[in-house]
Amino acid sequence: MLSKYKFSFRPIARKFVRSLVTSHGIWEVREAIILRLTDTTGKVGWGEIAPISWFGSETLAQALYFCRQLPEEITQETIFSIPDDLPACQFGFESALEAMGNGEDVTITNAQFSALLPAGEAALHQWRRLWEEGYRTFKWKIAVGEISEELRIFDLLTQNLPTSAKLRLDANGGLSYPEAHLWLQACDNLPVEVEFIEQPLPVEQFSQMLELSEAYPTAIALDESVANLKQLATCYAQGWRDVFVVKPAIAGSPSRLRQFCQQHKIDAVFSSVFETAIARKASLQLAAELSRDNRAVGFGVNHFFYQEAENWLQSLWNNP
Ligand SMILES: O=C(O)CCC(=O)C1=CC=C[C@@H](O)[C@@H]1C(=O)O
Ligand SMILES: [Mg+2]
Repeated sequence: MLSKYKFSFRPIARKFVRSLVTSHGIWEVREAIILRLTDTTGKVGWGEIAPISWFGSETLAQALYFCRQLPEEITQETIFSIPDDLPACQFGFESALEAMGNGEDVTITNAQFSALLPAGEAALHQWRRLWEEGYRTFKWKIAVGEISEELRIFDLLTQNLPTSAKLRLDANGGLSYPEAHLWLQACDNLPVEVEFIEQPLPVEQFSQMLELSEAYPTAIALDESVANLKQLATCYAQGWRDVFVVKPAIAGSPSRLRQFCQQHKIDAVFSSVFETAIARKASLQLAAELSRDNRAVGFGVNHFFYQEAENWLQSLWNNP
C-alpha cells in the first residue's frame, strides 16, 4: 500500500540584510514556501520550495498554485510525478520525504565554503573579515558596473588577497564576448588563483562559452545554463566538461540529480539559492555526496540574512 502523508505549507518572505546586486538586477526579498509532510506514525519531514524564476525555475506563483491544488493527504506517487517544469517543487517535496529519514547534518568548516562578496568596491572592504572567519574561497559578482572600473577593483583585490585564497568571478551572463576575453586575459599570471569565471555569457551563447573554456587556463563554470536537470543533461550532451554550478533547490528531483552526477562524474560546484536552513541542509547533504575535486560549496551566504530565530519554523504553524 502506498504511504500517505498529511501535507501542509506556508509561504514565507525574508528581506535580505543587504540587497543582492547582480547583472540580473537588485534582489531585495527572498520568498519561498515551507512545506511539512507527516506520515501515519507522526514522523515529520520539512521541505522548502525556493524558486528563482529569472534563473529558469517556476515562479513562486506557479509553486503556490501547485501546492494549493494538492489534497491535504498525498502519496509518494504524487511527489514523484511532479512535472519537470516545477523543479523547485520537485526538490521541496522529495527532500521533505528524504528528511523523514533524519539524514545527519553535514558538518562543513568555513574553509570548505565559498563566501559571496558584495559587488563593486565594497568587496575590497569585506573580504578580510570573512578571511578572519575562516573562509578561503570568495565569489565576486562582475558585469554589474563598468568593466574598466571592475577590472581596476579586481586588480586591487587580487593584489591584496592572501596568495592561498581562491577567487570566483560570477558574471550572471552579463558580459559581451569581447569582455569575456578581457576578463579571462586579466585572470592570467595573478598572485591568487581565479578558480573559474561563472556564466560569463548569456545562456544562448553556449558555443562561445565552450570555445572560451578551451582557449584559456582559467576554467569556465556554467550556472544559468545548467539551472535544471534538463539543461544539465543538454550541456553535458553538447560536450561541456568544465565546471557545472549545481543549485540543488532549483535543479529538480534530488534522486535524479544524484543519478546524473554519479553517472557522468561531472565537476560540480554546489551553490545556494539563498534558502532557509531547511533547503540548506538538504542541499549540503547532496553536496557532501556528489562534490568532486573538493571544490568549496557556494553556501557562504548566511551573512545576507538576519540569523533566523530558532523557533521561527514552529511559529509558521502556530497560527493556522
Ligand atoms: O554560489 C554561490 O557562491 C552563492 C549563491 C549565488 O552566488 C547565487 C545564488 C542565486 C542567484 C545568484 O544571485 C547567484 C549566482 O548566480 O550564483
Ligand atoms: Mg552564478
